[in-house]
Amino acid sequence: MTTVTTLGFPRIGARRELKRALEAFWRGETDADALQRTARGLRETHWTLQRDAGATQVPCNDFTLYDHVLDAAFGFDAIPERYRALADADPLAGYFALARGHQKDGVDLHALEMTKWFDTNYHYLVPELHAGQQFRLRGDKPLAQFLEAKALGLDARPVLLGPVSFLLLAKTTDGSDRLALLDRLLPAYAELLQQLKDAGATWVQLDEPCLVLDLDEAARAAYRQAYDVLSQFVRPKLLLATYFGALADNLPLAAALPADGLHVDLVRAPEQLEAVLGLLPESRVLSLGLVDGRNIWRSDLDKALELARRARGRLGADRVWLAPSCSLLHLPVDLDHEKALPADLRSWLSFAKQKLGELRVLADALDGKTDSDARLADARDRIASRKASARVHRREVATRVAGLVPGASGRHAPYPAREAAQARRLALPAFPTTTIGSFPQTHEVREARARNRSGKLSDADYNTFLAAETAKCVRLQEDIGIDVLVHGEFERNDMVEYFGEQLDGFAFTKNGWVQSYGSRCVKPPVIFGDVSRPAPMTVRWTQYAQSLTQRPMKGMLTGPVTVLQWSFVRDDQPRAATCRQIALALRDEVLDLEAAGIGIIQIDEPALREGLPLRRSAWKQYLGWAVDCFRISASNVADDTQIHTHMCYSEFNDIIEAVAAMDADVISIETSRSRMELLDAFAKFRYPNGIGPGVYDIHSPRVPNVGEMVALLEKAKAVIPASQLWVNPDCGLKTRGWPETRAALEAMVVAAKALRDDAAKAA
Ligand SMILES: Nc1nc2c(c(=O)[nH]1)N[C@@H](CNc1ccc(C(=O)N[C@@H](CCC(=O)N[C@@H](CCC(=O)N[C@@H](CCC(=O)O)C(=O)O)C(=O)O)C(=O)O)cc1)CN2
Ligand code: MET
Ligand SMILES: [Zn+2]
Repeated sequence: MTTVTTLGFPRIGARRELKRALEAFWRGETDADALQRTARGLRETHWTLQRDAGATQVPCNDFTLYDHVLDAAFGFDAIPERYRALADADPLAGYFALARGHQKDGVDLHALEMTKWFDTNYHYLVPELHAGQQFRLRGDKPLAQFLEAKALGLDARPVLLGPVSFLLLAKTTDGSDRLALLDRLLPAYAELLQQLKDAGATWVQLDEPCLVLDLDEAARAAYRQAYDVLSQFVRPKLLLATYFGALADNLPLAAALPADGLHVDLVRAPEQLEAVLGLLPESRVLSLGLVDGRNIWRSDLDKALELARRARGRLGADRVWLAPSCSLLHLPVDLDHEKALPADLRSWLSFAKQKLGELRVLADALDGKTDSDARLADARDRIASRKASARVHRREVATRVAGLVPGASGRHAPYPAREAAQARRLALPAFPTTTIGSFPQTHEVREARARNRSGKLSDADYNTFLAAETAKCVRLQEDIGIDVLVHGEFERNDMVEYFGEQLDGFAFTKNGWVQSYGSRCVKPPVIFGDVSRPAPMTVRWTQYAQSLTQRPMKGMLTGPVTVLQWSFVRDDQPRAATCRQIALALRDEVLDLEAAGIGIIQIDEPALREGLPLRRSAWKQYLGWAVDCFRISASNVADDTQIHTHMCYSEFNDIIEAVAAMDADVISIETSRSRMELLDAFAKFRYPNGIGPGVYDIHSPRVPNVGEMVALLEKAKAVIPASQLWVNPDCGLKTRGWPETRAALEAMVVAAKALRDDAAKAA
């Protein structure tokens, strides 16, 4: 019987049970027992669900209360000194302090840094290591979760982040070499593997996604050393899991590592199968990643079956496993909860549970089960119906995109001329202050929206409520003395979903939640067809907000690359083609805002960097179309209309040329946590346009003081000419509460004024 398995399952729960349990615990409404009970219940539900949907082997320890990379750091005791007392006294409190920071009883701990997990919208916590770091096992989470599954009658496969990926994803605070810590780390892994073996584990999965990246010789040597060492101990069988791309030049390395099985991603890289089959040593299991763990479309099972048959023909039935391409973490749990989707569209989709159903069909076909032909035919019909659907293909959209001339999308005048025109129109002070767009999305705001959706609050009353919130927000900004105002984004559920809801070609789920970080989730829209904009999307609220103030009101849009990146994207045409359609829709919106008298328009592109291909060789092509799409959206405006963009989560060194080519008049970036280090790329490049380096971190309720913001601005001034500098927070304020928001912005305005006064004195 063919083995069907997954590399991991979503943890948040089909109804976001984990989110609710975590947030209730953090608010102090429930105790640790209640939280652990919910967590245990979810694990059992997810194991049962996977087994019932057709898995013959399930993973364990893929569950986490916050983040799997944090679990690895915590479990190997890689806990920075500042958290240690708390973690020793109260492990759960210590764990959450690493994740979210901790302010209580005079203790003030910053959280670990958070960053994007490869090219996904999931964020992991970056382990902080240092030379001489000690590792040892702390707690027993992997073992306990294995035993929990065992008690339910399951021979589950514990999932661990592999030692080399763990180190490569970590950072050292002293600039020392992460990989130099491998010698110290391996004994802890060996001990854990031994424990799992003693407890009866047959297999352990070691995730080494870094094997699909460009690796230098040091990283390769670390891989050889790590697996040579681990293979010498008593241990369960090891499944080395790679995903998110082709092994490519790392294939000889990966295939030669002494493990008992190798998982490869055949969705992103089906072409690697031949080479893998050629290099895989005798007796090793090959786990085929055949259905897409990153997207919600049903698979072409005929193609997948062809790959599986080829592998089986070469290796034999026992050595071939079927699996999704990667962990199912990036998918919603269950399509069965979506009753409102159009029937045809629904028949094209597959969430985590349905992905297992697809693998089941493949396994049954391989095993010669009698009804598998009918199920394959059903899958074929769904694909054919999607291909032929009038819902998907719209001639007028295709024609409009075809009319675009690549690269021809530039502003009318170069930046210096625009800068002069904008200065005349806007008459802003030096170091102008602004915010990134959203203001607190309080429970009250979300509840009003939920009540409006369910019909309990009329559209008229909901709009009245939103108008009042917007007006309050505008007044607050005026009171504080901010120069360029925003309307606050109260009408938006999410910066991507809100736009998708107003565009043709997008569909929405009711429960399609995917974890973004910790308890925070997003509900990515589904781009199923050609995209167009039937009507203006943001003009009404922006114009209303502008009518409340004499100060400039910044229009706020989500950029084409970010809409693309944070949606489930159609897989029947290149991403670039879909992105161009979105870009054209946004261009219409930009021009409508301009026509409505809005003089400053921000087009957010926080996901531009995240969309960068994992391999350097593919960067140029991606950046070419991504930048072009931004320019398509932004470039048709008059010289005195000021275009802003915003990017958080970016390491700019690699992409500074592309950022400059976007040619936004002003860019705001996240810099406070790196203490302005992220500005270096702009300084080195002599980036000519306006820059707003974030002066405080919005991820924590901590209120920054004036002095620290002045110090950051002084640092910025040392590398960027003062005339280019803007003053703003790192990102939007939607996750914050009102009291800290007001206090922080007041201090920020005082800091900007201090810099202006200084400049005046010097002159
Ligand atoms: N798509 C996307 N990706 C992104 C970001 C982003 O903003 N959007 N930002 C970065 C990640 N940061 C994030 C920051 C916050 C949240 C976030 O707050 N998510 C909310 C959900 C946002 C949302 O869609 N809200 C809806 C639905 C809210 C909801 O849950 N309503 C309740 C009822 C209301 C209540 O009682 O509060 C319910 O349905 O039960 C709305 O406001 O309408 C959450 O997890 O709670 C997510 C990501 C990077 N990736
Ligand atoms: C993740 S970037 C967020 C930008 C958006 N305008 C906001 O302020 O929330
Ligand atoms: Zn941001």
